[in-house]
Amino acid sequence: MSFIEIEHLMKIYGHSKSDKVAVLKDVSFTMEQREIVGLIGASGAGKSTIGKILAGLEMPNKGTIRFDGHDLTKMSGRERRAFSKHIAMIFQDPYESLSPRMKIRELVEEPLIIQQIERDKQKRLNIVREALQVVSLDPDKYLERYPHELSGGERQRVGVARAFVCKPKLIIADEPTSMLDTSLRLELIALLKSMNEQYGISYVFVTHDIALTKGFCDRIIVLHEGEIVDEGMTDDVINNPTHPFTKALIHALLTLEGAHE
Ligand SMILES: Nc1ncnc2c1ncn2[C@@H]1O[C@H](COP(=O)(O)OP(=O)(O)OP(=O)(O)O)[C@@H](O)[C@H]1O
Repeated sequence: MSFIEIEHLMKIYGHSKSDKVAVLKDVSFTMEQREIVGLIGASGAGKSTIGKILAGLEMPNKGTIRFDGHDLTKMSGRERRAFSKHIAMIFQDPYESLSPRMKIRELVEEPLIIQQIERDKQKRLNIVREALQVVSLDPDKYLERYPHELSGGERQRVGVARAFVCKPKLIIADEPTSMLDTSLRLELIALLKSMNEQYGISYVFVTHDIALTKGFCDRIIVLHEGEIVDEGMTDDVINNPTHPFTKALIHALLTLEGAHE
């Protein structure tokens, strides 16, 4: 049994017959513990939808997701919410994903309160401090600040601390680096990698940035119009793409990256 087993996932958006679209058609893949899997594909291929379903933000129309032996699709809403402490999400935009009215202390504490992980206030604060230390933000300096008093890179680290604070087994990182410049991107990837090595956290890494998958993702899954068209070890997929769609996608993404340099 694999750590995560996704079988025949289907997601349809829209209500009436005319606007119904199957954005995931029949997606199946597995992941092992500690594994980092990159999801690549053109815009609209369904990458974020897979992430949202795994994080419990969307429900699939069909299919099963077994996570550490538990079938997420058979859980009641209450069970699923309680289980969500094991799966966290890091969002694309460090400016939009943090409430401007909350201090960093409150932002990192919030998931602990929602998940009822620690009732004792002082112990909760200690967990918050530890999470900030893990993301290399000095708690004494940052706890009482507001998001607007932080740089983009620091805000994204707060987003990572929020994801980490409940000690999840899996983090869905949906284009977490796309708003950062190159050196900050590399720093963020190094941070995520160190959390993987130290705490065994697995990642589903949704990205358009092929260069970042090298040295970070163990494996890559290529999505096209809601279906997996290719998958393999990162270097094999990137250096020797065999599937015609993967070839075209990698060529297009590398050209795009080149244009942004
Ligand atoms: N809530 C929604 N209601 C209706 N359609 C949606 C909704 N969310 C996503 N879609 C559609 O589903 C398709 C897949 O979207 P998704 O965000 O998963 O793609 P993606 O591969 O992550 O794209 P991108 O790289 O642009 O972020 C798109 O065509 C999108 O317009």
